Amino acid sequence: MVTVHVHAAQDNLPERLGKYLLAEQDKALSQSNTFKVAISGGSLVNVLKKGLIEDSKIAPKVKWDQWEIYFVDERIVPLNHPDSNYGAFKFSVLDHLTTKQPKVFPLNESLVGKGPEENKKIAQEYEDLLPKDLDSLLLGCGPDGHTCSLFPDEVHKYLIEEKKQRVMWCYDSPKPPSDRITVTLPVLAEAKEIAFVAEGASKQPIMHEIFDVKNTELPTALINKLYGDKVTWFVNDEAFAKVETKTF
Ligand SMILES: O=C(O)[C@H](O)[C@@H](O)[C@H](O)[C@H](O)COP(=O)(O)O
Repeated sequence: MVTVHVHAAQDNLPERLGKYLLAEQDKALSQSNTFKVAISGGSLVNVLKKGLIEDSKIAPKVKWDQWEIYFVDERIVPLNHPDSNYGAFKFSVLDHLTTKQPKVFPLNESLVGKGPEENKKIAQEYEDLLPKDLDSLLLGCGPDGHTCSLFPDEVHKYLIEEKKQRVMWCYDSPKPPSDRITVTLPVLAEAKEIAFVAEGASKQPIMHEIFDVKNTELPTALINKLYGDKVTWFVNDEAFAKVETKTF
């Protein structure tokens, strides 16, 4: 059973996500010294900035020095490249932290731009450092129903069908840039909690496909079906305007 929080315009989706993350942080830190979270790129980093940096009630409660931050997917570009998810997160969140800093795990930049064998090595190295007990995954949802760099087209079926490798090279991505690494379903299966964030009118058609049609050709709908008991969606009413279903 998927949990969905629909936010009206005047609601504060970033605040709701921030409170959710504080609860996940406190749950993790009641059992260990670290809160291990893997994040997406895209608009998510702006929501994290609003919810964890700019929200004056939440910001002081974030124990950043006990966070370990990984990426569920990353573009195979230099870390200071405008397309880098690490770079976007650094600009939106890390650069605003003055005292406590989290441990952040970018890809191995020294192998970027060296060709297919090195791209596979980047993926393998990331798989080797990625914990098998992530506390939380924070995922986006593309207008085509992709998440991470798991795309719904025939060409990229090799990624969603992978059962062993936990991080793979995604080539010819339909969403530029072309070369990325991405976690696969085994990582979603291992994770304790999964949260999606989707906002805006551009997501209306795909929200209908995911929640009404339940089209499991879409990686996002498939994740709802496979792992729904640990999936929470944070959406705004603009994105959810075409969804008729009331139970998920
Ligand atoms: O590296 C990436 O491109 C992202 O990880 C990607 O999976 C993103 O989460 C979705 O494309 C949604 O992006 P928006 O929220 O910006 O629409």
